[in-house]
Amino acid sequence: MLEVRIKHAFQGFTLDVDFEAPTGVTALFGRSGAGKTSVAKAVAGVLHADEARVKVAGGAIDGLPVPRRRIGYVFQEPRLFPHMSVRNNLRYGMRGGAMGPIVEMLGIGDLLDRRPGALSGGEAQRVAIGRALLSQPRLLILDEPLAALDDARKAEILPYLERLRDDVGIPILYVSHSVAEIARLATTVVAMEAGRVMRVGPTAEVLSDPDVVPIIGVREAGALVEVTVAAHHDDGLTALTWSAGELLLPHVSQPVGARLRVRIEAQDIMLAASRPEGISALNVVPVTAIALRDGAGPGVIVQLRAGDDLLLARVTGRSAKAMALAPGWQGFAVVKSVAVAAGNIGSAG
Ligand SMILES: Nc1ncnc2c1ncn2[C@@H]1O[C@H](COP(=O)(O)OP(=O)(O)OP(=O)(O)O)[C@@H](O)[C@H]1O
Repeated sequence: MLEVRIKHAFQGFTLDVDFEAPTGVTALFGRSGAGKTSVAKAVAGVLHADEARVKVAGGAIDGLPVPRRRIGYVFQEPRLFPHMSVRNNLRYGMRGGAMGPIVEMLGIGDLLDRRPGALSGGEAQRVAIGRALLSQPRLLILDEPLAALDDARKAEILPYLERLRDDVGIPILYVSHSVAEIARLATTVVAMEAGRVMRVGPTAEVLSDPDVVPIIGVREAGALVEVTVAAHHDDGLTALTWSAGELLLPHVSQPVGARLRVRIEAQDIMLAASRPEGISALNVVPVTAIALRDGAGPGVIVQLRAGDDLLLARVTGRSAKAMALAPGWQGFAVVKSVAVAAGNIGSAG
C-alpha cells in the first residue's frame, strides 16, 4: 500500500494531491505540467513540500532524510557512471543481497563487462533500474523511464517492466504521460490535472472513464480488458476469451491459458443497432451504452458495457444522433481484428 498526501505552492502553481494505492505499479498520469514529477520528487524528499505525508506499507517515511527513505529513483535519462562497467555501476550503492536474480530478471547478464557508452538506450535504462533495485529500496520511482526511447526500444523494455511489476514485491510509482505505457503496466492510475487528482482507481476503470478522455486525448482513448488465450488457429489468428465472449486477434505469441490485458482503442470500435451480417470484421459483441460525453470536436465518446467489462467507442455526433445513442441503448460493438496493435497486448500480471 502506498499513501500519499502532498500540498505545495509554487509561484503560480499549486500542487494538492491525496491518494492511496494498493501494491503494484501506481501510475501518475497526466499531461505535461500536470504536476507528476513534482509529486514524485516530494515523495522522494528532494522537493520540500509545504505538506507531505507519505506512507509505504503502512510506515511513514516523510519525516526521514532522503537517504533513509530508501527510494530507488530512475530518471528519463539513465544517468549511469560512464567510466565504470555495467557490473560496477550495478555494484555502486548495493546494500547486500545478490546481483544474480535482478540481472536475470532484467536480461542484462550479457552486458556486465560493457561501459554505458556501448549500450542501447533500452539496455542502459534496464541497467539503471537494476542499479536502483540493488539498493534494496522500499519504493521504486520510475520517472518517464521510456520517454527518451524510440518505439522499438520501448517495445523491447516493456516486458521487463511487466516482470518488474509482477516479481519485485515493492510498490512502484511510475510517472508517465503515455496512455499506452500505463495501459500495459499500471495496477492503479492516478490521473492528474493542474496539480490535482481528477480520478484514481484500477487501470481498467480509469481508462474507460469518459471523464478522463480529455486528458488522454480522443485519438488515444481506449478501454482495457482482461483476456485469456484460448487457442491458436492455423490461419494465424489467436482466439481469446473475455467476459463478453470471444475476441479474435492476429497471432498473439503467448501460450494457451495465459492471462493478458488488451487495450482496445475507442476509434477502432464501430457501433451497430442490429447484429451486422456479411462484414469483414470478426469481432461482434453485444453492448449496452452507459454514458456519452461530447468531445471538443464533432466526436462523441460512448462508454459501453460488454459482459463484465467496459469499452469506449468514438463516433461522430451525427451518428450518435441518427442512432439515438443514449444511456441504456443496446446494440453491437464491432472490433476489427487487425486494429489491435501488438503493443496494446501485455501480461495481466
Ligand atoms: N521548482 C519549481 N519552481 C516553480 N515552479 C515549478 C517548480 N517545479 C515545477 N514547477 C511547476 O509546477 C508545474 C508542474 O510541473 P511538473 O514537472 O511536476 O509537471 P509534470 O506533470 O511532471 O510535467 P512534465 O511531464 O512536463 O515533467 C509546472 O507548471 C512547473 O512549471
